[in-house]
Amino acid sequence: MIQLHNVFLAYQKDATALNGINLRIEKGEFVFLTGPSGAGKTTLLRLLYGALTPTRGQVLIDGQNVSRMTPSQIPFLRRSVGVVFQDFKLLPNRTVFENVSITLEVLGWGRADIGKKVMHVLKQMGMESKIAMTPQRLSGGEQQRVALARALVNDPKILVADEPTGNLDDANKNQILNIFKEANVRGTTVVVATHDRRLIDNCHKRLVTLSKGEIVEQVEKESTPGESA
Ligand SMILES: Nc1ncnc2c1ncn2[C@@H]1O[C@H](COP(=O)(O)OP(=O)(O)OP(=O)(O)O)[C@@H](O)[C@H]1O
Repeated sequence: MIQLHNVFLAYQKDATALNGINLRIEKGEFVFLTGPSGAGKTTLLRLLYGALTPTRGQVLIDGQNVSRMTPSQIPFLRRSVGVVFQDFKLLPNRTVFENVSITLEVLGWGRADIGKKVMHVLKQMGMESKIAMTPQRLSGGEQQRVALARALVNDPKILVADEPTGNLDDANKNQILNIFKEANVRGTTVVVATHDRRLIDNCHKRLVTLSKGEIVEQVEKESTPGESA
């Protein structure tokens, strides 16, 4: 579970990016964060994977206060949170396989287990025929699927995505969205920051709107016929 209690974040004095955020995201939820440019979406996401600590207030991940984590505890947090960015952040000189396997190498997995797990996840993403390619030979949608494979390969408890469909066409957007939904059905808590109204409207998930560092609106998940999660 993710809890933010009265969280303030100032990058500089007199430049407050988050202004008293209270938010609770249950285990297994799927939440969209939206709001105008500069509203604080990226800042809020960065708090969830320990890239920032709040200036004031508390961020708790499974009851653990992120601000009180020692430097040696932060890697444990990062293990349980997979992160996806709009610009993919893939390693340009590594193959698709290597870009994904790196997550498990860092965690100390053995070679055989890495091979099996990476292939399994790349197959799920429909990328098994491209394992030996480097990212520049892939389309934007394919690069994003590799970035998602990298984020999901160790079955993180939480998946955080910042404008993950920003540069993609509709077909690729749907593919990425389905991968999020499948991860969510498998139990991963998903938090996606996006401006993409179509993505939000097609999904019927909980929607949190930020403006000027504050939560200004929350719409609970709508249930749709035939949808179980
Ligand atoms: N590294 C930084 N140093 C100083 N100010 C920053 C920094 N990063 C963000 N800000 C400021 O914090 C505020 C919130 O930025 P943030 O990137 O979280 O917004 P956002 O909602 O993600 O915007 P966008 O939709 O454009 O990505 C903005 O006013 C921004 O200028």
